[in-house]
Parts: sequence; structure tokens; C-alpha cells
Amino acid sequence: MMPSGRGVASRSMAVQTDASAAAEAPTGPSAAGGAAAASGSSSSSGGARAGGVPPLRGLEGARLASPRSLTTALIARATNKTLDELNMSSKSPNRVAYQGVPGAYSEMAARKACPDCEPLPCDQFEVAFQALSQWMAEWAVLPIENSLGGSIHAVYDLLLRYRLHIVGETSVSVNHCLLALPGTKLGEVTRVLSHPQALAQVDGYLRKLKVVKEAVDDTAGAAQMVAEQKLVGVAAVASRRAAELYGLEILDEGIQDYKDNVTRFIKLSRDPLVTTDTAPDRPYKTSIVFSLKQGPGQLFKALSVFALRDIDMTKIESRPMRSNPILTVESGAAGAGEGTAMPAGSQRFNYLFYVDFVGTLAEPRCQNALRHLQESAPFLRVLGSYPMDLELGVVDSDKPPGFDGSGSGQA
Ligand SMILES: O=C(O)C(=O)C[C@]1(C(=O)O)C=C[C@@H](O)C=C1
Repeated sequence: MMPSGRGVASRSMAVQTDASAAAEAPTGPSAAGGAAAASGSSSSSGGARAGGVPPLRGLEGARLASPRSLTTALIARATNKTLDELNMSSKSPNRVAYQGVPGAYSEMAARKACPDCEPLPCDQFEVAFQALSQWMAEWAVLPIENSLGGSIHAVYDLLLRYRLHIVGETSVSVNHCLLALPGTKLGEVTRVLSHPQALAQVDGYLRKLKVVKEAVDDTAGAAQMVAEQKLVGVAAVASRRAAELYGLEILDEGIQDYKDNVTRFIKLSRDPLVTTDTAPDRPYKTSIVFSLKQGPGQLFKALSVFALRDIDMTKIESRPMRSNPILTVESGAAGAGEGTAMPAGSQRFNYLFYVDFVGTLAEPRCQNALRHLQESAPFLRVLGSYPMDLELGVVDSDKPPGFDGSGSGQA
């Protein structure tokens, strides 16, 4: 039940069913600075509904008890009909796609990043990418890393496959609760459902409880399942808001193994955010992905382009290059040094490197660094340049913006 990915980029409202038309990754020439062309997109007005998406109006007009998420199958139908099935306004231009159902941490991040938007629940990460690519949403907000669990690899892989742009980042402080049907005692719980990241974040706690863990698509979805199916002896790891939305009792709170549990989310748009300001009043971050030439020292050379210019690198992540996962070592690629080297013709894995650094594409030193990087990177793509979130986790998941009228975080 883990999210997976495949995708399409389209500029029309026309429905695309063939997800294999994905903007595939690093086969073409370098694309440094590719994000610098179009103008940034923004606008915000109306459309938000308190408490999330209302229940689905079924095909016969019946109202179901709980909201339904956008799925690949729904996307493949006519767009307006799809929105109608989700009981969402087809007139609202400001939808923000997120993975999960109302009460998910991703919904809180979406509300924080796009305060005036209507959250569009999607059942998989990839569906959120598709909703944005196909103009069913104006933004998508997706988790990219967690302070305890690390990177969310599926989102990194999807970033490469879709031609979307990172235009913001935001973070949510994740405070997990153990939720069950009202009247349940902690000792009666034998099975616990949640998102794999959430289960990992409360691993120590659940070990002590000696329960069976079961992964589902999102935390709030787990709560919804326990409530709707009236699962006795089963608990969900989810937010306090999920308990309120689905009528569950909070058996325990703050159960994550480490108190500081923050998830960083990225905000995606079809258009890049362009700044010509070489010294913006708020620091910017730029995210890139690149491959390397063969041979020793290539990663060192690549990263030195930032160090040489005093550019602060905030993150590096390597992922298998799925389109070309195995490299055959070329003759001459082993370097001139003495010692053990891989002989020509032997094979090794091939990687892509995702790097975040502080700076904008308008800054000459960043432009020079990327130009320099192209010398060792046969493939280079800018994923986005965007204002940095400087207050990690300042929005508590117990008090998400848009519910208490106070928060209006920005991304
Ligand atoms: O399941 C949710 O509530 C989500 O929003 C997903 C997600 C994740 O993918 O990491 C987000 C924040 C928490 O770290 C746990 C789960």
C-alpha cells in the first residue's frame, strides 16, 4: 500500500490516461538553469472549505459517510465529472493537492503552504503530481523528509519523472497520537495501523506495547478505517485532528520516539518561481538533481563547485538512476592513481544526486557554480529555487492553520 509513481505533464484540461507518457529523466542533455525561463505563478482567493473536503456525492446522488480521495482511475475520467464525484467545486481555481485524507499531516502542510486554497485529497503521491500536471490543482504539497525517518524517496523519484517545479517549502511538527474506538483500553490494542513513516517514528513505543504493525497509505486514512470499520482492538497512529474528524478516542499522545519530530514538505507548481533579486530579503534555497561522469573523485569535484564559492549546501541525497541503473566501467575511468581499481567492463550501480543549497538562480555565484557543475555532470536539472522555511516545525500539527483562525504559514 506504499505510494508509488508514474506520471504525465500536460498543459490542458484534457484527460490523459497514459501515465507512461512521463517526462522521463536523465537521458537528454544537461538542463541547468532550465527553471529560469517562465514567470512565477501565484494567486490566491477563496475556495477554502473549513474542515476539508465534504463527503463524496455518489453516482446515484447518495452521500457517503467519509470523504473520498482522488485516484488515478478518477483522474482518467472527464475532469469536471471527477471533481463532481469528489463534491469539489469545478470553479475553484485554487486547489492544493496532497496525499492522504483530511486529518493527514500532509493536509495540514497543504493548508499552511496555501492558506486560501481548497485541499484536494489524493490517494497516492503520484496522483497529486498528476492532479497538478493536469490542471486539476494549482499546487501540490508533498512530504520530502522527516527529522526521524529521513528522506521520502518516492517523492524524490517522482520529482524527476514529472516536469513540475518546487516553489516553496514548509514544515509541520508531527505529534502522533494513538487512536481507537471510544471505550478501548490501551491494553486491549493488538494491532496498529498507520503510514510507514509514522510507524517508524513511533517504533520504540509500539515495541513496548507488543502489537502487530500494519502499513496503510496515510495516518488519517488509518484513523478513518478504524472508525468506519469499527475495528475492535485496533488503533491508528495519527493526529489529534484525525481523532476529532473520525470520532476516535485518544489513548495516548506525543508517542513519537523523539519529541522533535518535524516533516518538511515541498510546494510544487507547474511554473517555476523566478526571482531576479540577487539579494532577496529572505534566504532562498535551490534544489537540483544531477548525474556524474565515471571515475574517482567525481562527487568531490561536483560538490567543490559549491564549497569554492562559499555556497551553503543544506542537503544531499542519492537515488538509483532507474532509467539506467547499471553502469559498465569504461576504460580510462578508473583514474591514473595506483592501487586497486575497477577494471574496464566491470559493472556498478548508477546514481542521481539531489542537492539543496542556499542561494537563488539570480545570483552570479550560483549560476557560476551550476555552470562549473556541468563539467562533471552529464545530466543536470534545476528542480526549483524558492524561499527557505526558516522555522522548522513552528506549526504544530495539533493546531493547524485554517482551523483555529490564527495560522497563516507561508511557503
Ligand atoms: O500520513 C500522513 O498523515 C502524511 O501526511 C504522510 C507523512 C509522510 O509521508 O511522512 C507525513 C508526515 C508524517 O511524517 C507521517 C506521514
